Amino acid sequence: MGAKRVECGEPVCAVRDLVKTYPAVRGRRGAVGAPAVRASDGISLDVRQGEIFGLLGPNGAGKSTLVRQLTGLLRPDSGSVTVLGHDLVRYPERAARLLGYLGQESSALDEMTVALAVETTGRLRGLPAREARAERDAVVEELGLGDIAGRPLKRLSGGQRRLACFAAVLVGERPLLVLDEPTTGMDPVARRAVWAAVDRRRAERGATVLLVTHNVIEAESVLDRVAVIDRGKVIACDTPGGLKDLVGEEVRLELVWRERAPLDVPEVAALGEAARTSGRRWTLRLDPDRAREAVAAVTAGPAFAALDDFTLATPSLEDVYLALGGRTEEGLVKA
Ligand SMILES: Nc1ncnc2c1ncn2[C@@H]1O[C@H](COP(=O)(O)OP(=O)(O)OP(=O)(O)O)[C@@H](O)[C@H]1O
Repeated sequence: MGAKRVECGEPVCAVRDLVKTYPAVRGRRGAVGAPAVRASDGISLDVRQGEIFGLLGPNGAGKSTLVRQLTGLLRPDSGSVTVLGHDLVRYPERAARLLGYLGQESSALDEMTVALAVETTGRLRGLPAREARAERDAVVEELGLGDIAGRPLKRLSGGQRRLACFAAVLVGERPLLVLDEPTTGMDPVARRAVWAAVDRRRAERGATVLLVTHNVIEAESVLDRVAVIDRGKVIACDTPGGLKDLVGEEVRLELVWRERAPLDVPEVAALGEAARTSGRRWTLRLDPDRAREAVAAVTAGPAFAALDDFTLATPSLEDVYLALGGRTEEGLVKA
């Protein structure tokens, strides 16, 4: 089964009208049941050849459910998934030859050493023994895993284990890499190694990468395009720059009060109505003139005496995400 060669800019992965509902669970013996969840609610998107495409969204938005359908592990109720010309709803078994997938769940390779896990994955992907060993050595070196290569995965820290699983995903050169929160639990050195390896696969081998992430700051620096997912739907899809244009020229003003905000100061009370609050911290999105007025108001008189710190920042992907109705830990954020 040869993977069809795809021209630059053509979709490597095309998703149309994908719907997946997890059935309701009935409560037993007085226990509370769970209602049905429509985790993919009509999702359509295209991932193009050679791009690093991100899926961004809050917990429970439906990102993992989507990628598990893209990787042939979960059958959609309806809709289509095509990877490099192959219909993965009809032929889910083909996914293993087309893509490398790093899921969230712990690996089946846990009993093996890092080196053996990488080599075995290469063999399972059809590499001859000598090539599997050569790729093993190259990827262990590339990701800086040499010191722990002889240790079983189950004896490693969470971040080390994740890096070892990532190493296994890279062997056998799949044209599409699907990575579900690849850097969870990793230290900065390991994170950098992951992003460098992803970038190299794209630049030198034309690989395409689909990446699930919560980490907006990290995402901003590596992604070519982003789909923001919320409650099973794509609520926006664009380049990070294009998404930032959605919030126009607005700037973000963060105010941190010493104890509590002086709501008896009318300017402060007015700002409070537009602010997202988290303890002593207020976050506001304002046009530049309003932001200047607000800074002037809080850095004078009684308001200033109550102020601990403030920062002004240009919009980030996080602001876009919040402006689109993304949720934070404190609940739903008003657009
Ligand atoms: N096996 C399952 N059975 C029933 N409901 C499920 C199952 N897996 C996920 N869900 C529900 O489907 C919705 C989407 O979950 P999913 O794991 O796809 O979200 P996510 O965006 O990947 O979240 P996170 O960022 O926390 O990993 C959630 O409401 C979740 O509770």
